[in-house]
Amino acid sequence: MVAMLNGHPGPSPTITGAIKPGHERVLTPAALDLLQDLHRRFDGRRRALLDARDQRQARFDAGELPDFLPQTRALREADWTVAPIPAALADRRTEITGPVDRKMIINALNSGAKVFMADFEDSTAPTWDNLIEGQANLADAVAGTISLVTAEGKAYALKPQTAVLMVRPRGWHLDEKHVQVDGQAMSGSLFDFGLFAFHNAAALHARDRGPYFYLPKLQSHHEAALWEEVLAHTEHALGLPPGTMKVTVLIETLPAVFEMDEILHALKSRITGLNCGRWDYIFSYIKTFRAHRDRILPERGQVGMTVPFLKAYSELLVRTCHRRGAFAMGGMAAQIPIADDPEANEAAMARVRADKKREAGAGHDGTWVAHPGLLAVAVAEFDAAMPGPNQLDVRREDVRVTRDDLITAPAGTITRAGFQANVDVCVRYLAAWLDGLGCVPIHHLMEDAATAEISRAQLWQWLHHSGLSLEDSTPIDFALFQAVLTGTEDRLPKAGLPGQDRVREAIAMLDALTRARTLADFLTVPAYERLP
Ligand SMILES: CC(=O)SCCNC(=O)CCNC(=O)[C@H](O)C(C)(C)COP(=O)(O)OP(=O)(O)OC[C@H]1O[C@@H](n2cnc3c(N)ncnc32)[C@H](O)[C@@H]1OP(=O)(O)O
Ligand SMILES: O=CC(=O)O
Ligand SMILES: [Mg+2]
Repeated sequence: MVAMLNGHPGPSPTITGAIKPGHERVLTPAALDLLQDLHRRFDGRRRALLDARDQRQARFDAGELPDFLPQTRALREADWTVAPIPAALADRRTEITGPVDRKMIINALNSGAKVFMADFEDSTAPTWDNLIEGQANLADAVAGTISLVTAEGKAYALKPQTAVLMVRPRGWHLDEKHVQVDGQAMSGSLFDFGLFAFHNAAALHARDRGPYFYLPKLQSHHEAALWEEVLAHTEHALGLPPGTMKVTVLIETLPAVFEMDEILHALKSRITGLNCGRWDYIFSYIKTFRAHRDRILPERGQVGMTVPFLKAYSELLVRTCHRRGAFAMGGMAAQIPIADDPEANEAAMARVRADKKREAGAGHDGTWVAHPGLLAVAVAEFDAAMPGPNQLDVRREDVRVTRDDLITAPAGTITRAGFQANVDVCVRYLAAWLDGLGCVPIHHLMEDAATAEISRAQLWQWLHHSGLSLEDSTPIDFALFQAVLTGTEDRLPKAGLPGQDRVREAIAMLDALTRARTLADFLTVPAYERLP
């Protein structure tokens, strides 16, 4: 069904997604007015910033290395702080994240975590239904009325005490093809942000909470400045006092780590912290250096947060944030509970424990968990290291990080198992994503659009630099790739996989993405063309 929602002055956005019962309460004429306004004001700038990303990447491909910006040195050296952090966000020691389906939202809000980040980005496949139902679910959550009875008869409702809600809209690179303004697809970021703000700002503000957002995948402070304009304009349009909407920015691209002060400054009236989005960060490192033979990373399993370039990133983030009065949030350990194997489960929990201990000891003010079963481990480590609500007073002035510390590749190897795991993860994740699931367990790890991108980008990079070989001396070439890819279907379970029917399509997509002469910026962009 194709629907046009009208009833307000001027031509409306064109909606090409099916309008199912319940969708009208999200896509109201006034909400569409706001979306149209946001698109007309800000989409040109968004597209120009995306072009600027391409131009910068072309310079990296030609041999330039990312570095701190000479033109903003004075800003980095000056003393200034961000606006005070609101009481509702004073203690963020544990933040649970997850996609925006109804059960997940209720479970996350009830989990005992201080914050729930409802995610339209890495863990959501942006089907039209996922997005619109996600917005309806979040509006019910804000209203306190969200509930669910499953087909099996299990009932879910909110507890009296719930986590503080934050929302992560999609990144600047993604379009929302089902909504067109003036014949152009609108930005996924503006769509997710605009709808959530429109429906929930007043209710949240009445409770002394603004709409709070996590902003993903920024590559420069100019992109932060665009968000600032969007937020300030939307506050004005919705009648909110300036600074009501708070944000935390993920530092999850290599170029952004060189602009952390600048990003904090661009949003300084509303930013409450930066977060170490380690998975996209590793992906971005590979992408930034896709043409640099001397910066090829070892296989994914060897690139943990204790390797020097990632340690430098997280410690510089703590130092930078605390100097400015902003929180330095830790990131996501990928392990999840393993229900049917106690020994493997204990090993997974030990890895999460070590990761959280490292973060708390480094001065982070809180951390992320992907699953409620990991909360106790994270809380224990942060409680032990952080008796107060945060560690803003841990200034980490001992941290000295240079450009080279941030860009030097660690030593390591590529094993046959690591090569094959990358292929399997890509195929299984893509199949699930095409089927509408943006986060799935694979090999007992959480896989989402950030983790799967590491696997995809590694395969491309290893295959497009000649002369690399596996640890057992097998040359890494397209013959090896073909053999491993061809064997994928035989290796995968024959039933019960999320997206089982899309496995062949996923294999074909991975084949094309890996053989392409240029590393595609994001696998979700071509994959989105295949979503209904
Ligand atoms: C790199 C990044 O961007 S990280 C941020 C993005 N990624 C995420 O947010 C990860 C979110 N996590 C998830 O989606 C899930 O935990 C998965 C897919 C990894 C595993 O999910 P499942 O296999 O369903 O886990 P499992 O069966 O153990 O779930 C047990 C219960 O915990 C709940 N649960 C699992 N993860 C979450 C979560 N993140 N939030 C709330 N509840 C959760 C399930 O809903 C289930 O509830 P039920 O007992 O009422 O049915
Ligand atoms: O969004 C988080 C990440 O690690 O990527
Ligand atoms: Mg990410």
